Amino acid sequence: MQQKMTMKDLDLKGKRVFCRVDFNVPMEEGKVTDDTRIRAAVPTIKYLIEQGAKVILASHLGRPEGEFNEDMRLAATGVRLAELLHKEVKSLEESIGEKVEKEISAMQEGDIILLENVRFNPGEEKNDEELAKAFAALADVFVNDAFGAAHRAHASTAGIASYLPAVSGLLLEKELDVLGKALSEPERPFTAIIGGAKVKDKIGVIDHLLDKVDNLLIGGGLSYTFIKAQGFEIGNSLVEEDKLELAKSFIEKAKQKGVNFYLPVDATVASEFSKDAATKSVNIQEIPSDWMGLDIGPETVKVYADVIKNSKLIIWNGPMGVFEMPAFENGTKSVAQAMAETSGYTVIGGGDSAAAVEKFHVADKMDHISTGGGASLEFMEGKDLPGVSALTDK
Ligand SMILES: Nc1ncnc2c1ncn2[C@@H]1O[C@H](COP(=O)(O)OP(=O)(O)O)[C@@H](O)[C@H]1O
Ligand SMILES: O=C(OP(=O)(O)O)[C@H](O)COP(=O)(O)O
Repeated sequence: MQQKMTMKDLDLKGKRVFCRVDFNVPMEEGKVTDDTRIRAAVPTIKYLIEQGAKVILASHLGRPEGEFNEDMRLAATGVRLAELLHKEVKSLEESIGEKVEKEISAMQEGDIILLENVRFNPGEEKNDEELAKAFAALADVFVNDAFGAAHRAHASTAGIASYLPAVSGLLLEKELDVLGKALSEPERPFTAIIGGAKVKDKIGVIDHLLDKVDNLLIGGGLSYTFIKAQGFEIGNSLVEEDKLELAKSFIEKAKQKGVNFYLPVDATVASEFSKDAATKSVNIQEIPSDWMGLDIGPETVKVYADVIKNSKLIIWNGPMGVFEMPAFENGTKSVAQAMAETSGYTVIGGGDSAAAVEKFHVADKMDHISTGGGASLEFMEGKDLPGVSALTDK
């Protein structure tokens, strides 16, 4: 990929910097309940302050669909950021317009302003040119540090980059560095673990990874489409009938490429989709026709843990079972523990897997937890990320 300019390529002293961050964080009753993404942006913000920039932060929160929404205001993230920085963060009620311009013109070096949710503007998600220009008019430099939103071509992630010197922030750089190196020059054995609910969401990733990895471990709801494709009974387990042929073709591709393609050898099955359902562990070829597989079984856990421990690089995306319910958490928990214990380099591809390593208290044992779910998936599919390609070439 073309090298992009970074913050270090510019003199930022006294400059107004429009810094796009991803403060799309979970909130309850007006308070931030998980500040991971805010903490992840702190190094860039501190760097900007140290350089004497005037820091104008912009983010989206939720999907307000171009309209003001009281529940999706960003002020609570500003409060959390101020606590983390021990410094004032001024949250504004708008993201463009005269009031915003006035506040910015009064900024001193090192000051921080947090604009209101950029998605309250109808033009944001349409990557509207006028809105992109209006954002650009607020600043001298654009820094993109919003890896979690880098797969979106929106006015504040991509459009704005046409009108200002546009550079990557430290988080964006780190994410691209870790994920990029993993895919381009992996330490081997290189193992990918793919789980979650739907085959259709992971087609691109599985396809792309089959060109890269030594081992592919499949778990979660999507594994049953593969198991059915091999002719086995899967009862009421999740299945995508229209993906059976595709599943077969992946198994074939793995053979041709010499990739070890692992499917569960047993499952924890349940009489119904409920935390109180009757459960048992069965061989994968013996799922009763009126039961459903909701987790990988203990034998599969042993096999997968062994592969993980013998790998030099492991990328994980998607839970092994319905880990939200204690009866079906063992597969995901055990994989998380094996990831914590391996001496290999461990990368968590955002989303539910990141939530799982938090839940099972092993987040601090991972080498890299991506702040982007959708973004890291698209990156692992080999797709261009608009928030990155829009940045100024070196
Ligand atoms: N065997 C299964 N049957 C049904 N749902 C499952 C199964 N295994 C995992 N899931 C569910 O998959 C969901 C995550 O799927 P998905 O959104 O594809 O993953 P991710 O967010 O990691 O991309 C979780 O909520 C989990 O409960
Ligand atoms: O939370 C996000 O996506 P993710 O859950 O896939 O990581 C990003 O902030 C992007 O949000 P969006 O999917 O509403 O564009």
